[in-house]
Amino acid sequence: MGSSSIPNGVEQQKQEKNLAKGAWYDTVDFLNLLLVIIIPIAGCIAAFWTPLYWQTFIFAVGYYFLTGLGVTAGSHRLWSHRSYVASLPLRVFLALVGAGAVEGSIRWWAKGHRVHHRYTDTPKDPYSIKKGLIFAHLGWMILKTDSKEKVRTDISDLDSDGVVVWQHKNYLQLVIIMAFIFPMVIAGLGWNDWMGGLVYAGIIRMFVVQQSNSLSHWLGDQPFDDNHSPRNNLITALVILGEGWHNFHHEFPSDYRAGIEWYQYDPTKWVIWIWEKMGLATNLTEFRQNEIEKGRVQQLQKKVDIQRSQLNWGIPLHDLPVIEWDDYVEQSKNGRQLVSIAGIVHDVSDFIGAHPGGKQIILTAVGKDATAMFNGGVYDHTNAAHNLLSTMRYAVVRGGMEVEAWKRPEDVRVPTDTLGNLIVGPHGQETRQL
Ligand code: HEM
Ligand SMILES: [Fe+2]
Ligand SMILES: [Fe+2]
Repeated sequence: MGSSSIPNGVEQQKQEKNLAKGAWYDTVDFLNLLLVIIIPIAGCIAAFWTPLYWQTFIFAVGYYFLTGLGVTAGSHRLWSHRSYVASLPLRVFLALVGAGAVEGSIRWWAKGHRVHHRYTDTPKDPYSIKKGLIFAHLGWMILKTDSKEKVRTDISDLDSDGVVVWQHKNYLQLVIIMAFIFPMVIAGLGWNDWMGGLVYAGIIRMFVVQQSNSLSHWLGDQPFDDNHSPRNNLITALVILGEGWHNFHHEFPSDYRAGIEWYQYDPTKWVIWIWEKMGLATNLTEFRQNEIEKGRVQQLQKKVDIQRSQLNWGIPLHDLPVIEWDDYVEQSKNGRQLVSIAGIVHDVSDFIGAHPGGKQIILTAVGKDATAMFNGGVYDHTNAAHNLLSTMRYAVVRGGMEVEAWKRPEDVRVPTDTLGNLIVGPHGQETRQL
């Protein structure tokens, strides 16, 4: 919701002064309060004694889509993000139905929205979710912004678009015509339902369109990036014509799509695509699939890394004491059940009785180099066995696996550390080479 005039310096000073005084009524934007709260409440009350005709219902739903598109395909994807180029007739159409949405002039909306993308989740974000869901949903429209938190953003391209400037200058008149008078006249002349046209296709339809912003930073998952609040969610997408695929959108804002999968509900994208086929829109921008998949894979990796870090992968090799081979043999003779595999000594005392291959078979390996036996010489252990083994680490043998001549089976499983790197022997060589 925006004031129809561009605030000049004097006005701004006045605003600052008022805010400094701190009177509650000075911080409230009364025009917006009227358009976002008071008129909708009045409309809901009026609905109690206004019969709803099916023609009016269908028209209201259709007009909801059109005015919603004014914001999603117009103020948002076209003017805020330049995700496609629209011909003059299309821009005029979007400016008109956009006024009917009553979410502020294109100029005002796009300016705030560019600030929102730039300062997402910070105090400068005009609808920051960090200030709470109610603020992000409604409060930001009704409360005047502290001018200290106002920020600069480049909107020179908007100021050189005649349609944007015209809509901004005549915004309040256009709102009254497009949001209220036009639907009333259509329903009135069409099927003689003047009151229903105003209440349902006008006010209540407007109210539904206005309930748009906040959930997209609050509800849903984050397949591309979780450093900030934007989220992907079907419910939000359903309410605001596909804008709910918001995690994608903040990563790739100049993409004309928000839902990139065929099954993701994004009517705004479908309509822009149809406009292109009709010759009304050109230069539809799409980010390369390679870049999109990179984000998706990195986010998956991040989740896997977190899960991974919660598991015990054994003492890292560089934290293990280094012992001589003879020392290892000696300790094994003196009762400790130690088994050397791939240059690493493992204490199997607590496990030996539970070994699925039997106790005796491990005893034959105690005090020896069991690398070959463990890796296929006797039995080619599973991945699970390798993992279990790493939790029994005891020491690293100096000189690693050069100490005993052994034959590596061709299919030896290459031990890796917690980061998936090849385990490096005491001399710094990869065990793979030994
Ligand atoms: C030193 C630490 C050892 C650990 C932590 C260990 C762990 C395991 C585990 C978890 C299994 C069952 C899963 C699988 O089949 O991979 C298993 C099976 C087996 N292990 Fe070991 N093992 C060790 C040493 C050895 C040694 C040194 C030998 C032979 C000299 C050996 C011979 C076998 C055999 C033959 C089986 C198969 C049992 C069956 O399926 O009937 N293991 N071991
Ligand atoms: Fe956002
Ligand atoms: Fe955006």
